[in-house]
Amino acid sequence: MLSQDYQAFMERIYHYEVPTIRQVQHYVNENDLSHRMQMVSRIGDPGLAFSLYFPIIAGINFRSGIRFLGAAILCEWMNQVLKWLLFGERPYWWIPEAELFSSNPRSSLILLEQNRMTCETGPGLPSGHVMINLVIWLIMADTISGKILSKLNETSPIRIFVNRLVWFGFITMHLMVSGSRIYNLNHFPHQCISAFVCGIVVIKLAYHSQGWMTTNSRLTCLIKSLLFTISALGIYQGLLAQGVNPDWAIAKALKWCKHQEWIHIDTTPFYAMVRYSGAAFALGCILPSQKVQYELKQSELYSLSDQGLRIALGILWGMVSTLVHSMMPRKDLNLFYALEFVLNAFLIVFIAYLVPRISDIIFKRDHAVLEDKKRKSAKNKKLQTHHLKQRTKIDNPIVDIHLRQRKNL
Ligand SMILES: O=P(O)(O)OC[C@H]1O[C@@H](O)[C@H](O)[C@@H](O)[C@@H]1O
Repeated sequence: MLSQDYQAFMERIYHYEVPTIRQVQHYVNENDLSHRMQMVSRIGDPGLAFSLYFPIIAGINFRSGIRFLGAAILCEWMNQVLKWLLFGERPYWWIPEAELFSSNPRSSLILLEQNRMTCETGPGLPSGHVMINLVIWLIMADTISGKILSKLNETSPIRIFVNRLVWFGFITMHLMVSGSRIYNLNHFPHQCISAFVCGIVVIKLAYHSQGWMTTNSRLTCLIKSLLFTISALGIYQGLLAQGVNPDWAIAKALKWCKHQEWIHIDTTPFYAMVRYSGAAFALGCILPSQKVQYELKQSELYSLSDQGLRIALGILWGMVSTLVHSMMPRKDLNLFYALEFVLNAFLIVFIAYLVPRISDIIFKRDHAVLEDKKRKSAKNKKLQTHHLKQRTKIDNPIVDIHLRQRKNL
């Protein structure tokens, strides 16, 4: 299915980038930074976007949280679909296989230093870690700076300092994740650069444009959320129909990974699909609800202790969810995927729907009462206007003018 030209072009790029990978490995090992680099990949795991970073962002600002969730789902979908379509190799299997080193096997041995984070089982283009971390840290920086800076004077030195610090954090994190993925032999540099571009596209489509959050029909919302899964499955089946095995990279991982226990089923693109499908389904179910729509409008108003509670509850459930994931039976793959779908869907329902309700109870806030008050005051206004109109009809032209002014307001 792959054209010869495309393959030859990619091979040239891989050859060209090998020395860069060698340099990165050399630099990290010289400076004894190996553990830190592996840690960065762990902190930037795409799964944490849902179980750790989503509760944090939603706790600080509910609206940003939902925008982030939409962006994370789109990001994961785009990454997984591109991986199936672009057939990117990973350095840890491509380098030992490449002709470049076949006449000189020692070169690959010198270069290849695998670690626990190396043995990813999906294709390499584009990098999922780089894409999702761009989304996570850009939205985190935007939410935190927006929250803190909105309270400070525009010329305040603290404002300038916080602003720079937050954006410096974002750039540093981005560079570290890319460096870590190259060091672990997960990616060639161009796979990290293209992931950066894809991440920006995701931010534009799902974070900057917010039209997708206003919805009136639950059915439309559910259908939209299921489109992610249906399109991904369609591509998977399409590839199979063309005689291409979308899981070709698993065989490479099994062949070239140094230790078989470093290979995990939850690194496959198929697993990523189950994870974001569960999240998308849950978002489709709860987005049109009265509570979520209310929270989307009210999110700026909550106190610090309320935000703290929301973050703590969300992270706690994220940890429970991660624990359940680690204990999930993996022998029957269909059962495993079905259970993971439910687990990930419930995680989102808990954070975006139940946590705000729990906080309402703890802080003795009844949003139904608030809504009711709003509705009653709107009704009262309508009644008053009606009475005034009646009186105007009888004898008072001044009230008529007043009424017209009120309408214009
Ligand atoms: O493309 P990358 O950077 O190797 O990351 C993608 C994968 O990283 C894994 O560790 C995740 O568990 C997968 O779900 C994800 O698809």
